[in-house]
Amino acid sequence: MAADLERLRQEICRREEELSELKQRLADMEKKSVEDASDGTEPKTIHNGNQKLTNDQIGRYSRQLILPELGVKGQVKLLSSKVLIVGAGGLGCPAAIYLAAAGVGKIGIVDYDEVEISNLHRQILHTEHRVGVSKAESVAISCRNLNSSLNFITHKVQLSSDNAMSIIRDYDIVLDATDNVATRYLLNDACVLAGKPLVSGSALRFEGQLTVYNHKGGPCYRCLYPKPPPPETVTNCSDGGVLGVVPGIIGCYQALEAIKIAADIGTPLNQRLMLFDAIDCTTRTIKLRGRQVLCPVCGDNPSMTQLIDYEQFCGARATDKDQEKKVLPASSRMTAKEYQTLLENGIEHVLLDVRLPVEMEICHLPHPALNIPINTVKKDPSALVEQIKRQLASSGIPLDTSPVVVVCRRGNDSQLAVQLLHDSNLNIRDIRGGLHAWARDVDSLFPVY
Ligand SMILES: Nc1ncnc2c1ncn2[C@@H]1O[C@H](COP(=O)(O)OP(=O)(O)OP(=O)(O)O)[C@@H](O)[C@H]1O
Ligand SMILES: [Zn+2]
Repeated sequence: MAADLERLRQEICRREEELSELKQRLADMEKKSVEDASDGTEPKTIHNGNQKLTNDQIGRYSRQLILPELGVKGQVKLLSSKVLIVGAGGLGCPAAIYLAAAGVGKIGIVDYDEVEISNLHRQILHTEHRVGVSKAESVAISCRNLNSSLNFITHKVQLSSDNAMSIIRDYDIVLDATDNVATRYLLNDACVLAGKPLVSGSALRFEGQLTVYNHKGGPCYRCLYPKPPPPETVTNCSDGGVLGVVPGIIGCYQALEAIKIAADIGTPLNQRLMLFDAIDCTTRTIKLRGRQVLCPVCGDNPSMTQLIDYEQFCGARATDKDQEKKVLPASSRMTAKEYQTLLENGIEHVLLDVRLPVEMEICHLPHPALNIPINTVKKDPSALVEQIKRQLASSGIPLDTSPVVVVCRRGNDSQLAVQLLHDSNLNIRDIRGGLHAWARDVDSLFPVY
């Protein structure tokens, strides 16, 4: 049954890709037939006396063509513009679809990752049967379904110092729709060196931000943030959570700014930062400080003339993929299977779950747990030690031999907790890989989030 489902899913995916390719071929042939026709003395398909836009284009873009600010002139600019979207996730999806709808002639999409089920609540161009498919490809397929007359280029790679300049070179405007600091610096420096405006967005929890760097004499990212933040202060969507509409809104704003720059209309958001707060529906725009003459990349005498190692510069990876930290020695850890054995043997112990209460409500191990979030543990580890000792004493459990088992979602915070509590004479260990390991190695029906 499961194999049948998987086969069917793959079949749908395959046919969808085929369909997308056919659509692209059809669009190319249509374009060619218009060009061939207009080669002759008598234009066969263009009767609008304008020749800058085809009848199809006039029909399709009619509602924006009649905007005096945009008009035929602006539409022609859009059709000949080339926009690169880096990141095909929560920001990149809405940005891509509106750029395609508006008729940006060439749209590049960079993403090395594949669609996961947990992406679908906000990365709205991906679909259930495209789980496991390249995100860049998935965005291109969805955009092509909306507007097959455009040129979509997929770059299924991680943008890095080695490939950034050669990818960016072919575009006029770049959108930062990524989620990590190393890529932000990389994109900034690459855009300054290549002389391209960078439309930067971010979204986390209920808040979003938007600005345009390196445009019309405004500052670059480094002018404002010369030093990267300490890695431990940076939170991503997978740890902090995000309401899907928030990146949806910011991604739309990114498309809007790119369209304004491409069509040369309105006032771009350079040297200004827009802050959006969904909880009370407020938007504030604040003035940013200007370009810094001493900026190492965009200043008057830049010391940086080529890209550097951004992971080293930021002390953090250029992806937000789970990376198992190895903080504790093996003797301070147990596997999920070992914890299962401990449960089956009825061994008395204290289970400490260091996730947030809201996460406890999603799922928890089949044993009563003391729920103290890691940030509370960090604040006062000794108070927690006392609490655990009281709990052991009240249950008549011997303090030094009975295990205290710490668990979290992926086995990183649990190690931190064991480290913080390790001076306490408690027999304390964490579960390696946390609840993800429990779901993988012990209980395949246990939910993963
Ligand atoms: N250097 C990079 N090169 C290419 N793509 C990148 C780079 N850095 C980040 N990305 C992509 O940017 C996208 C950011 O989107 P978003 O944060 O919404 O998604 P996510 O990382 O899949 O989400 P989650 O944090 O829930 O797992 C991701 O698809 C990620 O693969
Ligand atoms: Zn600068």
